[in-house]
Amino acid sequence: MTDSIKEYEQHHLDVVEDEIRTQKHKFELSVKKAERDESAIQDNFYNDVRLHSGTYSGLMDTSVSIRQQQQLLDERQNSWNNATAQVEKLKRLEERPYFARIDIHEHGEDKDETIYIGLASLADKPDHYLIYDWRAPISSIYYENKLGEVKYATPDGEQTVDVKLKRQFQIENGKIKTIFDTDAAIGDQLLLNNLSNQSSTKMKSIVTTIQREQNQIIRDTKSNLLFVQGAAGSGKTAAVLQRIAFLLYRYRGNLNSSQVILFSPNQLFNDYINQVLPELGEQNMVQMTYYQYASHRLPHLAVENLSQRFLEDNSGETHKRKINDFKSSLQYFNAVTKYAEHLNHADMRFRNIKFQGNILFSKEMIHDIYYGFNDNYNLRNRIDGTREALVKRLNRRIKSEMKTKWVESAIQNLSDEQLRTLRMGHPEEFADPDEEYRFLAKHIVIGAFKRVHKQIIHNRFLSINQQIVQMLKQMPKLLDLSAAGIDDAEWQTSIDETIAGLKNGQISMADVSPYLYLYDRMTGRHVNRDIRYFFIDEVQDYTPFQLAFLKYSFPRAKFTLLGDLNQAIFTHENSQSMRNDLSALFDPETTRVIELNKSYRSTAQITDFSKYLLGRNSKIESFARNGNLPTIEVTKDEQASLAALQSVIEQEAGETIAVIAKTLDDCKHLSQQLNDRGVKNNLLQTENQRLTNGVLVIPSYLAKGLEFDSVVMWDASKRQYPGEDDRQLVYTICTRAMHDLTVISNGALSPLFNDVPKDRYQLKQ
Ligand SMILES: Nc1ncnc2c1ncn2[C@@H]1O[C@H](COP(=O)(O)OP(=O)(O)OP(=O)(O)O)[C@@H](O)[C@H]1O
Repeated sequence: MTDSIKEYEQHHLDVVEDEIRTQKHKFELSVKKAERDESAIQDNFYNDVRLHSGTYSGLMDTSVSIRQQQQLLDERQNSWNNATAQVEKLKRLEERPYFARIDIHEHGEDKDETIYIGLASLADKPDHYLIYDWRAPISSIYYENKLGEVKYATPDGEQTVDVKLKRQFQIENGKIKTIFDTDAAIGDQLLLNNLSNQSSTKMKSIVTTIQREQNQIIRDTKSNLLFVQGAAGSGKTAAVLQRIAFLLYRYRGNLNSSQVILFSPNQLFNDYINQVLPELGEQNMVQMTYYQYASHRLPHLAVENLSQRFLEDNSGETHKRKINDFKSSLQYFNAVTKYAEHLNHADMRFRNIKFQGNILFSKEMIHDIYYGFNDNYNLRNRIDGTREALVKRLNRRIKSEMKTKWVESAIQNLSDEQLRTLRMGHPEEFADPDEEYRFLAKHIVIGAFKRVHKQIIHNRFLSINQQIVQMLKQMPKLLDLSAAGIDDAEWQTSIDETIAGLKNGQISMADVSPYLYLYDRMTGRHVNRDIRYFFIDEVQDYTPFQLAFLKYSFPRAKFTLLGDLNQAIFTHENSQSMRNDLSALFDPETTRVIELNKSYRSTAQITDFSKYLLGRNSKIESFARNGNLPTIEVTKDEQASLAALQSVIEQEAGETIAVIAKTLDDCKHLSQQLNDRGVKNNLLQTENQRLTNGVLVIPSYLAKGLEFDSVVMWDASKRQYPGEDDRQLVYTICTRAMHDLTVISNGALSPLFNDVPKDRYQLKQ
């Protein structure tokens, strides 16, 4: 880059920085003014109240003035909020006003136009932009990543411009460090620089180097379902977080962050990504895991957690896997729907409602009320009607209950204090002692009926546990179990297991979604119409049932699903069946599928090694960033494996090294062995812990979505990973590495590495 260009750009930067500082100063003054005004209003307000509250007309005046003051306060609050937001934005811009420049020529114009792109827009006069927000329509040109004719979408339709220059900047403390003029042929130096950095416990935004295909994901506004299939490390998560920032900008005023929800694989991952949106100047969306969603709704049941689910899936008990797969299918979802519809006519299970140990409303009576409504009632109307009828009956019971013995003795046992408090609810004198008695009795009965009232309101007269069991028993009539390879005895055993679990307050992952779905259908509740955008990361680990259930539960949301069907460590889904299921759930007309094949996370050597774990035909492309060849070290026993591991840890001191073992038990054992050898390490046992730098020992299913400078796959032996079922798991583990990958095997190596050509790794024996 010539010095004159650098000088020119530095001068331009200085001018922009000046403008930023001037505006920041102006808004800081506005913040102060709003604060001063607010405290003046507060002072006036108290004086007014004190001065005028002596007389009736004074009180009236005061109430009018309170309203006026409140209005003034609200206005101040708004201007304070606006000014503070502007100061925040300008502070961010001050650090790095922009990261790119493009020069374009629009048809029919005589001059080229120069556009600077940054994290937010900045204008020095109306319609004169010094910086364009990266999400503005015109900024899209930058991400198209080419010179010459480029099309971009605007609110008035597609525009074509001639791109003359694409320039990237690295700016630190108001000084331009580097300038890159890019065209497609040179490749992306800035991207290479960014990717060569060390890992961090927090993901960063990729706003300066978003790639063309990622830009399409980010800016899609048409699809009801956007399905992104992408190789490990292809930037699915990174792109989708940018997409959320884009949507919040594009629909500002109509969409806020609480209407956007992201379901992620585990809590550790939530923690890993929670800085990206704040870095982009937006608030975080709602984030949760499926497990949290289910557990939160079922506080009285222990839902199977990640570790238990992983162990069950890998237990080798094929009948369990068969049943779980069956319960996870779309046909099962449809069968539950059918069963729920059938409940509109018969078979709803009820529970007695009791009061003081006696039946107040019997299940037979509730049954008659429930099925006594018109045929055209749906499940929701029926339950609403039943609740209403029961509340009415409860109210009618108050009178007769007042005459009972227990009420009489309750009144006799009232303390003076209790009597005084109760009487305060009756400001006038009682006409006679009978009236007083009736008054007290009524209060006591209403108080005692409160619990019953609450039970009715919360549908406690339904019995979801019994209903689920009944549904399971009916299932052979609704679906052909033999088509799923399940015989009657196996099905019966699974029912017994579900019952035993429920009795112990436990429920498996395979049962929990049908449980919630049936309950929602029975009660017609829990559908959430507020959420407008629903994101699922690592969607390959969701079952078709879960997806159908989420779609039902969030009917107004547009869905963006991200996944890598090669990393399906829970569902072992194959790509075709997942796509078929999705097209059954979403209208193909409004579905868009985008594939990302280039992997950015890892060095070319690691990507070229890992892709062979998926067989020889995978489409995955590596990004040209060089590093060491991965190492495979086959040792004779555990002590030798530990020595090998220790030597990697010593060589790579200072980097974050994740030692990834298959199960939690393997990790516990390994961590202990390392401790015994005096090697400091952090064992991640649950998803609620925090990621740290240094040596981490982490079970495979918790490493999902994360990345580390260096990864050691612990014990990749044939014993641990004997066959096909583990292929996706092995691929997931190896693709967590950014710069270095070491595979250590205690004894013979897993056959899953057989397809990797010998020149793709270094073998140590
Ligand atoms: N356009 C980009 N510019 C800079 N870095 C990028 C870009 N795209 C991806 N990356 C980086 O590549 C790494 C992998 O990205 P990300 O975690 O989003 O991939 P993923 O597809 O979700 O991976 P996985 O499926 O393995 O979890 C991250 O460090 C991310 O910041």
